[in-house]
Amino acid sequence: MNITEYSKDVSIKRTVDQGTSEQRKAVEGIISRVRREKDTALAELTEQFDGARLDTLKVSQSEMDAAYKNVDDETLAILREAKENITRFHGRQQRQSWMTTEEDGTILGQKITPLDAVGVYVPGGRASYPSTILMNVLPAQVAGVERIVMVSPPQADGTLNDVVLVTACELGVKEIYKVGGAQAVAALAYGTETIAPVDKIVGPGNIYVALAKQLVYGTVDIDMFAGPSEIVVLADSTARPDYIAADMLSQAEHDPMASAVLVTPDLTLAEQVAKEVYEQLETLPKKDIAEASIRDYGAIYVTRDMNEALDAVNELAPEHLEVQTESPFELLGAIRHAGAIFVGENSSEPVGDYFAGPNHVLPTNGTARFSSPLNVDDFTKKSSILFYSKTSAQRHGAKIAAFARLEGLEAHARAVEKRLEEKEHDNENE
Ligand SMILES: NC(=O)c1ccc[n+]([C@@H]2O[C@H](COP(=O)([O-])OP(=O)(O)OC[C@H]3O[C@@H](n4cnc5c(N)ncnc54)[C@H](O)[C@@H]3O)[C@@H](O)[C@H]2O)c1
Ligand SMILES: N[C@H](CO)Cc1c[nH]c[nH+]1
Ligand SMILES: [Zn+2]
Repeated sequence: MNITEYSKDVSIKRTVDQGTSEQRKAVEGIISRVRREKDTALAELTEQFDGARLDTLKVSQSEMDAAYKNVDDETLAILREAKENITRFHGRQQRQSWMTTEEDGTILGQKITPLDAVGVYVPGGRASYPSTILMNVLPAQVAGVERIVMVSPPQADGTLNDVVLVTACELGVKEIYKVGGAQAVAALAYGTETIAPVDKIVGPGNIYVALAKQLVYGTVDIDMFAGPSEIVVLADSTARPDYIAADMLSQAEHDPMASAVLVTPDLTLAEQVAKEVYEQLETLPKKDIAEASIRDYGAIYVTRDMNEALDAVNELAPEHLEVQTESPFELLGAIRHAGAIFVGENSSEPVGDYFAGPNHVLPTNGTARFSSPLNVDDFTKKSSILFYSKTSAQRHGAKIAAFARLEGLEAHARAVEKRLEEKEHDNENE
């Protein structure tokens, strides 16, 4: 990991993985096969990619009951406390429908409606992610989504991970299917004999899942095209190098293409953090992944001062930003682009991954410049409400008709003027 003097043209190494042409072709093939052969295709593809032969796609109540026997009380208590925190946080994001009435009787408003059905993809290939279930299902529930469908690839013995099942059960998810990859995304978008289609698909996954989500977008909505994890730590001389190194490694262990970056005006701190990172790396179970990430995508940028460090942070627009400085809250106003901002030395990134409450599904690849963490709004849609009273139609009709004629739309103009004719008609009758 190089220590580099920061300059504007040095930036985070972006890792937008759009897949190879072979991967895209494979995903297109899987999607059209699922559209044609439905459940038969799901069974065959699950055997091919996950090595599992399934009797039924849907997880049964007895499988859920069995999973509870393998999960200890301490795990259950942690899951429940995390669930409470995440629900409370997302509860604050809820918006209300509203209407205003003006003095001429015009009523305008906005009606908020939860989506009818949402599919949540829970990755299941190399690891299991119960936290992903909490972060995707709970905001959907807070929004009021009635039908939440979970899909996840089965293990070779045809089961799902016990903690994954128990987490889903704790949230009251009833419809869980043992299918993953592009085939699961296709089933959620187009439906099969067993799986009814949904309106939106959320949740992370590997390149096959991400490409499939891109391809079905339009038939259904999707959350985002999430890239590998990123962390940027903004620190000054008061920060602890061991804390910073530990937090950088917490994201490096996700993926060889994850990126961990330190930005600091303090060269001594930069040197101490580099040393700590390599020391702490030695004892990590996922050392190979973290080492590759630090080697290929890690960086330490030394800036002239804190102002330039803040410019660097905004340029990087990271998924996760930690601020470990003497007065971190004083810097908040100057930070414009970051998915989640972890303030102060005790707010390590995993606090947000699992427990504190905010969502861990965050914009990556610099998209924090224009997008937000997954939130309750992502599971609702808005309808505008318009009511014109007779008075308002008569007061504004001529202006609207004139506007329509500016655009050459005569039928628009006449539709509004019909209401003015009624005015004359009313007058004649008087
Ligand atoms: N951003 C987040 O919040 C977050 C959280 C958890 C996981 N993740 C990411 O999700 C990803 C999970 O990936 P994973 O692979 O472990 O699980 P996954 O469930 O995404 O993918 C497994 C599926 O990929 C499909 N597949 C595998 N090889 C294939 C091939 N050659 N052709 C077609 N399909 C194929 C199979 O259908 C298999 O079931 C990781 O990149 C992880 O970092 C991100
Ligand atoms: N840090 C990941 C998002 O970038 C989310 C996650 C899930 N589990 C642990 N971490
Ligand atoms: Zn993480």
